[in-house]
Amino acid sequence: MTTALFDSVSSIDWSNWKAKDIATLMFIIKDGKILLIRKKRGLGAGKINGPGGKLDPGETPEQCAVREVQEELLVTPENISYHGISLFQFTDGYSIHVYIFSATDFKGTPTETDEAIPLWFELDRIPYQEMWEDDGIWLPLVLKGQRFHGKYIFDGDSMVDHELVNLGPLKK
Ligand SMILES: Nc1nc2c([nH]c(=O)n2[C@H]2C[C@H](O)[C@@H](COP(=O)(O)OP(=O)(O)OP(=O)(O)O)O2)c(=O)[nH]1
Repeated sequence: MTTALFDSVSSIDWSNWKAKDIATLMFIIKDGKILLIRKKRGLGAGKINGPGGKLDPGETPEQCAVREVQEELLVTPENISYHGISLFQFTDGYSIHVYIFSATDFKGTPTETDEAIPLWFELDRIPYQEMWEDDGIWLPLVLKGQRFHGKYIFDGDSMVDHELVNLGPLKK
């Protein structure tokens, strides 16, 4: 029996890599502030993150991203942009492929739910120390309106390796 070793981005054959889960993240950025959540359950519970979650069958990534914000914060994001993907391989074998979006507007009032507490942050006060370790690498690109493609190896909560490609400004 062979055991897969996930110790670096370059040790993985990404062309044949398929994630166990597909998920989304949505960052609403308005009036110089970003809407984040304190996540109450699921992967990354306790951390601060953007709203998001796993794709339901038949959904596009953008539909999923909108639905997850509606479910977690009772608001609907508007004027949405697609930034790219982050591929996460965990050393225990779990993997997740995440599509990342931002929005410049929303309808409704951010409201606490069973899944999340809404939190607004000034753009220069994002609490990276309470977020996933990789977020400090790519969230600045979301704020700058850039597209990107990232690959990350995680051992539990610790990032072991990463590779991030900046693909330039958003396509309008
Ligand atoms: N910012 C950030 N988000 C991440 C990282 N890794 C990772 O899976 N996520 C996000 C992607 C998803 O939005 C979320 C994981 O999905 P989830 O467990 O919330 O899924 P869900 O809401 O559908 O929950 P459930 O059905 O399992 O209860 O975490 C990361 O390194 N950084």
